[in-house]
Amino acid sequence: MTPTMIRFTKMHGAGNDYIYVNTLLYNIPSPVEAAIKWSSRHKGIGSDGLVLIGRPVSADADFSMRIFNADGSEAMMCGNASRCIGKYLYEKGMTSSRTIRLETLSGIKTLNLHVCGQKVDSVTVDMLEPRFDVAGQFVPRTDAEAGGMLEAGGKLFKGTFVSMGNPHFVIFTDAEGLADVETYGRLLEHHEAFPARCNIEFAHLVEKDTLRTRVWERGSGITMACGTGACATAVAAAKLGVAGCSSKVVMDGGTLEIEWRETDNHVYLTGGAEFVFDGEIPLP
Ligand SMILES: N[C@H](CCC[C@H](N)C(=O)O)C(=O)O
Repeated sequence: MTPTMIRFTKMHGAGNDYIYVNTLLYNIPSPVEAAIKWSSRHKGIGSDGLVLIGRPVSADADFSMRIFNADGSEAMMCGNASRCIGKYLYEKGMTSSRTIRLETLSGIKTLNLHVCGQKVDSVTVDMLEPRFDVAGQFVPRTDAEAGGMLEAGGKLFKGTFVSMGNPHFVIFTDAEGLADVETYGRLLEHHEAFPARCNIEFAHLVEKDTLRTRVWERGSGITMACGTGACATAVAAAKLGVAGCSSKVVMDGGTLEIEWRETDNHVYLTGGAEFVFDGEIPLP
């Protein structure tokens, strides 16, 4: 039997690269299996995961997004992919609106496209409110852990838990300490205080309102950038007085701009999005 061929688009936001499939045209019966197989950088397309663009359930949304990490686990939200979806929908003619309401597992996020000519130059995503206590995401077992002190690999880490729909643990360190992401990221991802695992950021203040962050993503490992991770870093920095409510977050693959707006308590993420290539691949 001839395998069903799926047309996909490879895109990245600050180097956080995903495979995008328009499920208005293609049905993916097992997105978990597809994410694992297609994300492989040696036996597949190669990516940080799989993003499905679809029709929303809610009448208050225009499109929907589902995101699967490279290990097949599904995440509640993806900031970099949200911007890429905005560019995808506008430049592929699926919408002519510069404001898109995107349904996600963590609510409807509004995208504002910054268009130059016929191209989307950058996108601002209303990431909604940060949360510091989400049931099932951070469950400290001791007072120390409740205070953000977690032990991993024989080392103690002081961090701040921030949920942007998906869970993040932000550890402020110095420039040398960023490398701890390679040694301790996986251990902290699987720490018992995170029943649903966690995305881990190691960050430090470079200059006023400029933060350098490296991220270990739940289900994908070290990525070049993480949009929700950049938001979590900026919110934690503002909460701790390390930075103000608007900051730049410099990640391995690029810089994202974050504003934690006092008027509505929403976090706004601004950054670019790039096409890499279109292709087709058989369903697994
Ligand atoms: N890279 C994404 C986050 C993916 C989060 C995923 N790793 C998880 O929460 O399981 C971003 O740009 O926000």
